[in-house]
Amino acid sequence: MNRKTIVAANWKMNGDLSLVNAMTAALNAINIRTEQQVVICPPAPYLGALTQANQNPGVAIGGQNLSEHQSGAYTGEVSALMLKDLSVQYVIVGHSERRSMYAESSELVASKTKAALDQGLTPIVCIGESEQEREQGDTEKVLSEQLNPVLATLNSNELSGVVFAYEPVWAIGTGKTASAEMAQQTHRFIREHIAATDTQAADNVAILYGGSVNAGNYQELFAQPDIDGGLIGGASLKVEEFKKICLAE
Ligand SMILES: O=C[C@H](O)COP(=O)(O)O
Repeated sequence: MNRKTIVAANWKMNGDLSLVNAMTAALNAINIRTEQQVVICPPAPYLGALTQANQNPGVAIGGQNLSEHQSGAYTGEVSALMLKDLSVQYVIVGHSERRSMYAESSELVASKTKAALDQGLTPIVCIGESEQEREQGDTEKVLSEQLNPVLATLNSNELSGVVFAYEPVWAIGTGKTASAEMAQQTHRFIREHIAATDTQAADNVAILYGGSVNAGNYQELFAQPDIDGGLIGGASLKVEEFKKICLAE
């Protein structure tokens, strides 16, 4: 199976219109290799401006979150239908910041994943253990518990269309990256866990690594057989650095 390398930018609650303009100006001017897909996930208010300014066919736009509901009295929420309406193609689901700060359970993450797929969006489903969980030897148990509701909710076809992002919480925004070997080992475990439910889907799904990825370490990480790209926070706000990663320079 030849999986594409996905370079996904998660701006989190950062950036402004001038970053939208600077990033699109830089990315519109480059060729993204066909085996690579770039995704930019800005804060929701900038999705429209970004989809309009983006002219690079190798660059897709993604949301950072969505509601599990389609429409209605859910103040502050954004639905898959609305993202679709703005030509958004991807959406991050269950980022660890949402799990920890907004109490999103793995069951809710599964519902949101299904809501995204139902509208033809590609969900980027985030999973990852805390430092304490890793130290206690609970990494695989935690990852399985986070994956299981998603695996139980989707059919094989739907599951094949999911992108997973493994983000060890202790590596997010800390400058502490998992070693390429440790990340590969965990990605292998994730793929095997998915394979226990669906071998075909396990082969198809992209599994991204996230946590302090930057222009200096991405090549070694992305070269691992089960790492299919990255979900990048801090380094995705720096135009020149992010461009380097997109160009695989
Ligand atoms: O979604 C992105 C991750 O949380 C990684 O963030 P970071 O690259 O700033 O560590």
